[in-house]
This record gives sequence, C-alpha cells and structure tokens, in this order.
Amino acid sequence: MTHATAFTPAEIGGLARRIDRPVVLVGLMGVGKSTVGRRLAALLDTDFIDVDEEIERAADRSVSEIFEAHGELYFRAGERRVIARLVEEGHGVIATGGGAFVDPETRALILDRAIAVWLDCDIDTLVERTARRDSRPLLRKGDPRAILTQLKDQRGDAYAEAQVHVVTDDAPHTETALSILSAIDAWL
Ligand SMILES: Nc1ncnc2c1ncn2[C@@H]1O[C@H](COP(=O)(O)OP(=O)(O)O)[C@@H](O)[C@H]1O
Ligand SMILES: O=C(O)C1=C[C@@H](OP(=O)(O)O)[C@@H](O)[C@H](O)C1
Ligand SMILES: [Mg+2]
Repeated sequence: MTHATAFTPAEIGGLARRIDRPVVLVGLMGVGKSTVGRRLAALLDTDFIDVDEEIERAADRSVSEIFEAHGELYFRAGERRVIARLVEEGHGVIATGGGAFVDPETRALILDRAIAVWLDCDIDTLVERTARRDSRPLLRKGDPRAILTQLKDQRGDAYAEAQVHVVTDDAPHTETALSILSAIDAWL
C-alpha cells in the first residue's frame, strides 16, 4: 500500500537533516530498491549508490558473469566487503541486492550503522518486473515465480529485522519514494 504523501520541500529538507545515517534499501529482487532508491536520493538531495553496480565496477564484470565464473559464495564475499565500505563511507541512499541483508554480518552492520528500509510487494508484481531484464542469475535456475516464492519464505525473517517496513504497489516511483520518506519520518 502506498500513500499519496504530501511533503513540502521545506519538510523534506527538515527530514533530510534528521537522517544522520545512510538509508539502506533491502528486499526481494524486483521490489524497486535500485530505481526507487535513486528517486529517494534525489528527493533528499543526497547521493545514491547501488551495491550491484559498485560490485560490477570493481570486478569489471556483470553480476551474472561473476556468478557464472566464480559462483554465488564468491559474489557474497565481495558483496559483504563492498557494503561494509559503502556504509563506512556514509552515502545517503544505498540500494542493496536482494540477498545482501540475509548475510548475518552485513545485516548486523546495516542495523547498527544505517537505517534499513524493507521494501515489500506481492509475488505477481515481482515476477512481472523481474521478467523485463535477464540480469538476475538466481532466477535463471528454474521457474521465477517458484524461486521468488521460496526466497520470500526463506528471507522474510531477515528482512523483517529492518527498522522500517514499506509495502509498495505499482504506484509511480516518486510516490513510492515519498511513502518511504513518510515511514522514515514516523520511525525517527
Ligand atoms: N513502484 C514501482 N512501480 C512501477 N515499476 C517499478 C516500481 N519499482 C520498480 N519498478 C520497476 O521494476 C523493475 C525492477 O526494479 P529495480 O529497482 O531494479 O528492483 P530491485 O533493485 O529491487 O531488484 C524496473 O523495471 C523498475 O522500473
Ligand atoms: O536476491 C538476490 O540474491 C540477488 C539480487 C540481485 O539484486 P536486485 O535485488 O537488485 O535484483 C543481485 O544482487 C543478484 O542477482 C542476487
Ligand atoms: Mg537492484
């Protein structure tokens, strides 16, 4: 559920000043972490970093190529290191990849040093959105709906540890970003 939340620019500025830690978006593949995260950073007039893009830049390979060449465990090790660095650097908004927050070490770090926002939506929407791009190696292993359903079940308890929970729908990205602001405002 998203709310058409009206914030004046001054209110958003005031909220941005109260946010003294990185806002880290977590949740399943396709929920909107990368695209809504960029919009959220723009609203807050802060910088945006996507963890997968940082990993790709450091490795000079795509996430799919890393999975293919070295396997998931190697990717997770790199992901853990990159997130530790990004949280330490204190970026404004950080979009993680869907598996990152499941790692206990990464989750503890984010909960301690950042504000974790769990973006959540229904499986039908995730299936439709993730079908648009063939860039997610975990979804190539079988039926995407079955895989996403299983991951939702496996990861739900970890995601639920996030300080802020926002249930989204197909509202435009900016509206979703405003819902996140509203939820952070209520939590602070
Ligand atoms: N709230 C939304 N409304 C409509 N489309 C969305 C929304 N959030 C994300 N999308 C679309 O879904 C796809 C996946 O979004 P993305 O931000 O890459 O998700 P994630 O990083 O969580 O895997 C993109 O095509 C994106 O534009
Ligand atoms: O859920 C996961 O384990 C993954 C999610 C992906 O990121 P998005 O959640 O941004 O799609 C990417 O990190 C990788 O394919 C693994
Ligand atoms: Mg992403």
